Amino acid sequence: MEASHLLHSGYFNPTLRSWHGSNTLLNINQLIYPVFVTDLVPDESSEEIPNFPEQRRYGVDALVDHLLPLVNKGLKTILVFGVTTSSNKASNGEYASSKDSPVRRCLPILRSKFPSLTIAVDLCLCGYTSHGHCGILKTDGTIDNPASIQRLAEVALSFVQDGAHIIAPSDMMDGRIDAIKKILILNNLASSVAVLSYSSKFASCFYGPFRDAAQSAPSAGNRRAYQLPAASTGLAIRAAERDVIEGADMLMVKPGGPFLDIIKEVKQRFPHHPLAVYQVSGEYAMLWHAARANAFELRAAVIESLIGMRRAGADILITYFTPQLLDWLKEE
Ligand SMILES: NCC[C@H](CC(=O)O)[C@@H](CN)CCC(=O)O
Ligand SMILES: [Zn+2]
Repeated sequence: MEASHLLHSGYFNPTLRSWHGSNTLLNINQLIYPVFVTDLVPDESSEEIPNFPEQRRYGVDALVDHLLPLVNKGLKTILVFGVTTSSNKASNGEYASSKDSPVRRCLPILRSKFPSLTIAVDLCLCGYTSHGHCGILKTDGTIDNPASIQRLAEVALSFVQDGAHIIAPSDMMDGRIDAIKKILILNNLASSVAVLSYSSKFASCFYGPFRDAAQSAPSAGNRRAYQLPAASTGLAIRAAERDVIEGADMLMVKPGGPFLDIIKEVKQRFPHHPLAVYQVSGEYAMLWHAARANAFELRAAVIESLIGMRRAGADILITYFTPQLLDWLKEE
């Protein structure tokens, strides 16, 4: 046999094997843990979410209790989603910036309780609009883009004033990064808060459990006019480029597993921007239920899935498995 046919010599023991994947290592500092804060339950309570196994909606105080042991285990970053009662929802999503909203109430408390925790806040209107779309609508039911990005910028400012370290706009409106950066500059806050844009976010079937959690499914129509077509690489790249030009500090591809090629392409084109990848609720539920059905061992499947995203180019991993990974990665 020729030496050129010999590969086993390069990976016959664990140390040699570890040298073949150093750029895909997982560590807890890369993890962002999505959490739901709500006024649907009393502050000290929490509730299960149908179709979203082991995930809960937390009252403000219950969220603090839930996070404390995780922060003690090394949790570094959370991504906060607000869930409010339908009576607070209106066509322009006014309640999103209300000081009584669960997100605005929890931010100063989280900052005070967990000084080491980096707090990202999802920015969108769908959790606060009566129609459930991510932006404000014109009378004909289409997106009013200028009104939407102005509203989003105002909401972003309120979150920053309450203590958010990172604003993560998931709305997919055109020009919202520029609008957010401009209002932060105007208020002399731009240098102390990052904008993590959901830049390449696709219209995906994998958001179902989240929409149950956030009670944010559109009451009519769908989000295909502003979330990217799953088949389009070009729009994914152009959306990332648009957000880089507008000043995004970090980029994102979402969902993760079904879009590894997009992750690779975005990272290759924009190597100097940290790239987050969101392992979304449907990916989470798929792995969870398959493991429950004994298709595979959950820990192995989750780690292999996330290593795939890292191999494709992810620097940051947004995953609902974060609490388990805080233990699993210690044992690796
Ligand atoms: N702002 C839209 C929410 C959005 C997807 C959707 O419901 O269209 C995601 C949250 N940023 C869903 C995330 C998930 O499914 O885990
Ligand atoms: Zn939305």
